[in-house]
Amino acid sequence: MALRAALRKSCALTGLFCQLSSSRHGRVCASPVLVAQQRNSSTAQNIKLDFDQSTGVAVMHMQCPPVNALSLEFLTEICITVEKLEMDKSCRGLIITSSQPKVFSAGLDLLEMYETSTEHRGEFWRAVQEMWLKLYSSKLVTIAAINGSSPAGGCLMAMTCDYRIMADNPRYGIGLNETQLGMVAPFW
Ligand SMILES: CC/C=C\C/C=C\CCCC/C=C/C(=O)SCCNC(=O)CCNC(=O)[C@H](O)C(C)(C)COP(=O)(O)OP(=O)(O)OC[C@H]1O[C@@H](n2cnc3c(N)ncnc32)[C@H](O)[C@@H]1OP(=O)(O)O
Repeated sequence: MALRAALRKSCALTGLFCQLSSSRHGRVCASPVLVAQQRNSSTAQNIKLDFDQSTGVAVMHMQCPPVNALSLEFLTEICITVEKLEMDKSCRGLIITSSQPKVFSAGLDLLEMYETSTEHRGEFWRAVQEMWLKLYSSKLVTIAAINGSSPAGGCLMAMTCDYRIMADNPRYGIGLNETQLGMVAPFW
């Protein structure tokens, strides 16, 4: 399968990322607000958000199995979470990382583009644009803690953060490989 052949990487989490997911932080659940109403999305099931009010730093753990593929629903959840944190005056910074083993994010969900309607694809690509613009323009200090492979849309997500830290493992790959799938990103 082309998508499997594109990048196949594996390894374990570093101490840093284990630290990031420490349960000592108080848990805050993102609830669907603006974007969810527009897109008829449900609750944020694919994100675990830890917000430490004493430091003002939130950690967003992506837990959308198996590989954090960025579907319309997941993109919507990410946007809602960032929006909610931005509305919280005590939040200063956001660390984005993955709860899935070996993968930060496999990029855009290829199934969103396979045999779906033109209308659906339009909505999907608008959500992609909204996600990276929201991160890129966020007033929060954003850090991608890249604890696994991060091809294409995963790389895009990391690029739009202010800082990137990647686990030192030769099996993890990152880059804009989508042209290998015959895909050209649309104009924004
Ligand atoms: C500032 C910015 C301005 C401009 C931006 C410029 C450019 C932006 C470009 C944006 C365009 C982006 C396009 C994309 O993202 S297309 C998607 C590209 N992604 C890939 O090619 C990744 C493909 N996947 C892999 O290489 C591997 O799966 C991965 C992630 C390394 C994990 O490997 P492994 O642990 O071995 O797991 P499997 O391969 O067995 O996969 C498990 C399971 O997941 C399914 N899957 C994997 N990737 C995707 C995906 N992207 N979408 C949907 N599903 C995916 C896979 O099929 C398996 O499913 P199964 O049912 O068979 O178990």
